[in-house]
Amino acid sequence: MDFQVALFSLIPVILVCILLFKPKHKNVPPGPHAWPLIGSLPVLFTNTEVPLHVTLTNIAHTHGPIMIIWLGTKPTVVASTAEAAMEILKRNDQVFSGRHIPMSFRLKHHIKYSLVWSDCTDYWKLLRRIARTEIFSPKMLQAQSHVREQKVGELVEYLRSKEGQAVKLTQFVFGTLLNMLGNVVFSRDVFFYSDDDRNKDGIQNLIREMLMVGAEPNIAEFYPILEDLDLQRLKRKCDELFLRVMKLWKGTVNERKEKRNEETKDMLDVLLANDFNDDQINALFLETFGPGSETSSATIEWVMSELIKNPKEMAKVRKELDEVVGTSTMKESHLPQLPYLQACIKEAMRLHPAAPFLLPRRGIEACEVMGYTIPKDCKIIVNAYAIGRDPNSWTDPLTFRPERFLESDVDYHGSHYQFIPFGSGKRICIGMALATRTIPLIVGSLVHTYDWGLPDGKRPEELELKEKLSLSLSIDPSLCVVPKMRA
Ligand code: HEM
Repeated sequence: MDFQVALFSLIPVILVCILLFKPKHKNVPPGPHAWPLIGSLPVLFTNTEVPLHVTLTNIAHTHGPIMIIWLGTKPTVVASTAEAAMEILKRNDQVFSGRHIPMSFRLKHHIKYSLVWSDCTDYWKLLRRIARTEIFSPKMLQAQSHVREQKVGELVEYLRSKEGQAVKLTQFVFGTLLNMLGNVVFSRDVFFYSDDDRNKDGIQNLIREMLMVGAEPNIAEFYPILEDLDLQRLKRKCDELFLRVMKLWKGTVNERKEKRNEETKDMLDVLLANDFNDDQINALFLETFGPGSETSSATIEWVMSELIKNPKEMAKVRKELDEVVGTSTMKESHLPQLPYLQACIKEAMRLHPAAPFLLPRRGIEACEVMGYTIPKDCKIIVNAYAIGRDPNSWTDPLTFRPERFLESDVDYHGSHYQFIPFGSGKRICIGMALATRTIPLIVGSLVHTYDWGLPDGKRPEELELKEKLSLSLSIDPSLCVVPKMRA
């Protein structure tokens, strides 16, 4: 049953309840009119042409930096300025350290061992510590850099066979990222560069499908009483996909249990050394492949699109690469010498954050924010998209101007609240150090090796950058480009 049919079938119930229900919280932030039981759903979903992140940004212009929106019977608080983000992520980080778990992802065997969706329990602290000190430690990242460089080399090489043809870049970039993650996780590739159907039942398709199912609006989000009915079968679909994806690495995990590596080489070694069981290992693998691939792939697509649309900036990146990398192959060790490339990536993340609402938090108790009461268990969204385009924080906010990041020390590490693509505070992205190595390595290698044209002789200024919000913020339709080896 799709979302509209599910909503339609509930109309009689909604009408009966409409006269009986009124939101009962006092001194909550302002927000759009909330009808009994349906809340502000009509305001958000009447115009399906406008994506949700844009609608919320527009509504905030009327209701202010912190507003409450009733989605059916559930309140959601939205923070839309740098100051409001700081209130949530810094001053009240502890109170808002809970996560709102999307209904479709509430899978019993996954949630119990989840890092992404759990509250800040002792188990979550253990996972964060292992991730910080072992899996994504500077030493481990450094030791694996040659593998990532090799994976980018394979992408660049494969694109040679596509010279002069129109390619959907993200398909291959997503595969490259999965191979990088596959090597972080269990020292194995999981994607094949080929035009046949070898990837059909592979991780790429299963993860993408799972993320798409998770991103579909679920009626039970608005009426939690319906959770167990799973009217749209979204939870069941996610569960099936999870079981299928786990089978893909079961053999590798079993083999490694039988014959351990002498030295710690990857995440699987670390987890086995810490006596993790199969359910714990499965949950963490999924949470590396899922958030790690989609967000980085969307970001690379945005950077490439902005550079193709802005040839002057593309020329500057290329000049910098020519001076630093010259005729050799780009390496991660070149990154500190490539400030303009890094500034372009930040600028694309400012305008098009892959996670425009970060990952929704949850208030674990009631709290005062900017003079208003935020009820306990309220879902909290920080609108990083609105914040990145706020004229009070940015001059000429809608223009792609990477120089702004060379002229200031604003960075994405979570202490400059006008720019928080990786979030901030206790729950800041755990994969940031990996993402900030892989993204510039891939973009730099693509720009250094190829000229990028558009199909059918389209000119750069004709490239339309239309946004689509599913689980991440992506381009619709996805970027189609024609690579040509640089002379
Ligand atoms: C451009 C790339 C990426 C972006 C934009 C991104 C963004 C985010 C954001 C906004 C959050 C929530 C932060 C908060 O609540 O304050 C997050 C959390 C997380 N990210 Fe990323 N991420 C990226 C790459 C990665 C990678 C490469 C990995 C792993 C390999 C990863 C794993 C995670 C995990 C496990 C969490 C949950 C942390 C927790 O809840 O304690 N991410 N990410």
